[in-house]
Amino acid sequence: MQISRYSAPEFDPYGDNRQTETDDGWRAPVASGPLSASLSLPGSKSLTNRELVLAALADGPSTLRAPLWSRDSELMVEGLRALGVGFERMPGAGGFGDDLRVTPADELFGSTTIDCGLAGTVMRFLPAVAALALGPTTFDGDASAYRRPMRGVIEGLRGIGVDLDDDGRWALPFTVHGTGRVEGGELTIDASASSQFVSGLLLSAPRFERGLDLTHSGERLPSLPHIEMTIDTLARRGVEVEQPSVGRWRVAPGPIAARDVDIEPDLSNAAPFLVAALVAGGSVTISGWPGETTQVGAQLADLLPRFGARVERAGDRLTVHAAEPTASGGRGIRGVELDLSEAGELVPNLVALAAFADEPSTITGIGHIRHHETDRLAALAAELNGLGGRVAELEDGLRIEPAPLHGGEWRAYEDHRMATTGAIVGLAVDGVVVDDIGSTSKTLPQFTELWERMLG
Ligand SMILES: O=C(O)C1=C[C@@H](OP(=O)(O)O)[C@@H](O)[C@H](O)C1
Ligand SMILES: C=C(OP(=O)(O)O)C(=O)O
Repeated sequence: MQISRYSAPEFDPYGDNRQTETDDGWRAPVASGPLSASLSLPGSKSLTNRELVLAALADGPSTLRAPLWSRDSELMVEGLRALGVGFERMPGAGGFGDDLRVTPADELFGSTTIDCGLAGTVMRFLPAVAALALGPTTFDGDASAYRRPMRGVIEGLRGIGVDLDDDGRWALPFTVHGTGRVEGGELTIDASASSQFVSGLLLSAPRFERGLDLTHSGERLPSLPHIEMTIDTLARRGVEVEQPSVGRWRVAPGPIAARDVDIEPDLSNAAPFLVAALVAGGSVTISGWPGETTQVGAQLADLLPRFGARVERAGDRLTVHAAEPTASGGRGIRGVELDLSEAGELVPNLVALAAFADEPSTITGIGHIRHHETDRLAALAAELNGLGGRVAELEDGLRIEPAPLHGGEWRAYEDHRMATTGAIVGLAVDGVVVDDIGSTSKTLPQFTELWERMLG
């Protein structure tokens, strides 16, 4: 089988963001009036990285059309390529870069090191693939990735017969000693820290000798829509995943079908733009919004009206209009009581919105986002309070009270969603300087360019 070496000479991990960032940070532009913007967005991180893994394990070549090109998807491609998978860029019809042809390896080979960066999907999805490879694969990543929970992956793989060396750390870096085969079978893990523990095992499970009968044992299971997405992407490739009860999944051993697939735009990355309509006034339209999707970002269409927005659908266009202004000319953003356990990745941007509400908000069910790219509860409270906000950390959430904000430094903590949250605050508060807007390259290298286009 011809394996074409993946190369990305034109890939710039900082995208357009680098052009606008100076050593002093990125001064977030203030909106000079109501918005009237229409934008399309690059591909979904969660769909791209699932389809990359499934295409790599499939029974023939697959093409991903309009995939995401960003640091997280680049790391996934590089990790799979290190195991022997072939990648070829093909001219794409979409506006955000090439399509990608993926050719599975005849045999996967370890004896390599995979850089996970700060990508949860890479560090949680690829160890099971490496277990199917012959030879040792070491997983490493950014220094801050060492803090991200990995126990469900490490304990899970050991539980189905994989030899894994983590020096007792339950964290990166660690080495998977792949033998080219995984026994599979019955397994119980605690996935309360991350749904990605479940998704990572399910994605490779059809290639295990006995498939997988996986039970989640913990108190809560965050980000359920992401597990549904995993099941859906498997089903579209001919793999059936049974759910005999809540928190249990059964995957039969068998082939994963090769398939060409269109990647939907990233609806979670639509959040900062849609939220902007409420903060700056006016409206923002995102085109290419799928009619049906497993992406959790689709919940924005129901969540934003809770804050007072009016949401309109016309074909594949979703428009968010600002709330009705108050009699005194305020933004009219309402306070909310929300459990966002399903939609943790939307929290930072929605907290910025809550900071501009006329009433207090409480967002709960999100203790697990302390283990995302950074401790997002602590980071959101620290950055908003640093600008005069009144945000209190709860054990599993945040309480946000109205307070006038002033300009100042906004730290991103290497977290793309903290960076976009700073940009939202800066729309309405002069002098907000995001220290590391380049962190948006994790999933949206074009962020600053799109943000400026939105502002007109
Ligand atoms: O599987 C996925 O693609 C994701 C699952 C979620 O992770 P957690 O369950 O760790 O929150 C989500 O927050 C993350 O952005 C992407
Ligand atoms: C939590 C996130 O990322 P990751 O896939 O690295 O977990 C996120 O994108 O909000």
